[in-house]
Amino acid sequence: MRTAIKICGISTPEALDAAVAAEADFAGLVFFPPSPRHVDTYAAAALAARGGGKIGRVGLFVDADDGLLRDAIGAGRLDAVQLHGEETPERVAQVKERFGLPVWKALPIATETDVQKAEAYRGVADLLLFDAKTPKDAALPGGMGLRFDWSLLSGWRGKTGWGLAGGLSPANVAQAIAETGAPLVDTSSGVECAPGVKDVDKIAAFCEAARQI
Ligand SMILES: O=C(O)c1ccccc1NCC(=O)[C@H](O)[C@H](O)COP(=O)(O)O
Repeated sequence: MRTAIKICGISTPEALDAAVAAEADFAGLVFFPPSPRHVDTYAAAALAARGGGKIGRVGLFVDADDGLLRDAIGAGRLDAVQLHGEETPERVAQVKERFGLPVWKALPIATETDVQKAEAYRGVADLLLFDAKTPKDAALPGGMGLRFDWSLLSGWRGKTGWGLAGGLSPANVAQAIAETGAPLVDTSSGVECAPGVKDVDKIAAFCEAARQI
């Protein structure tokens, strides 16, 4: 089974071109100003025009209101919305209904209890993205290069509609897929040379490694 790949935090034409050339399935556009990968609607529109139908575009939001969602979805011509804040299952359903796009829900994982919380979103979110939980005082709720114990996801092997994120890199993504059977893998800082600065060679290496399996 081919593992889908999302390269998150794409903010430049060069990074987008590298993700397309490496045959990544999704480019993540971060609409969250505190992030070093933040894009505004103008940048998103330019990236959408460049990427066209060559790569899926996932807009990433943290507890966003409908106005931001509307503007970003339109400008970025988004194919999916990733909610990476404290959005409830009801908010996920509301976003799906109001905007008519697939909604991915990121779930912060550190313990088995965190994994069990995914049940509330099953059948509501189109994809559950299991990501490393960041410390309460962390600058960002994601994109911090932190990983979690992948064995916590042992009950998800063989299931669909989920993805693995958190600290994935060209060096460990093949092992992550082998250990978890993740249908999708997602990376941001693991393919950067500095916070928010994508490394085109690391993007290529990540996608090659993820396709080894
Ligand atoms: O990437 C960000 O800057 C970001 C900011 C705020 C919330 C989420 C963010 N990223 C979400 C992602 O989907 C990342 O790819 C995921 O957290 C994994 O990041 P990393 O551990 O750096 O690979």
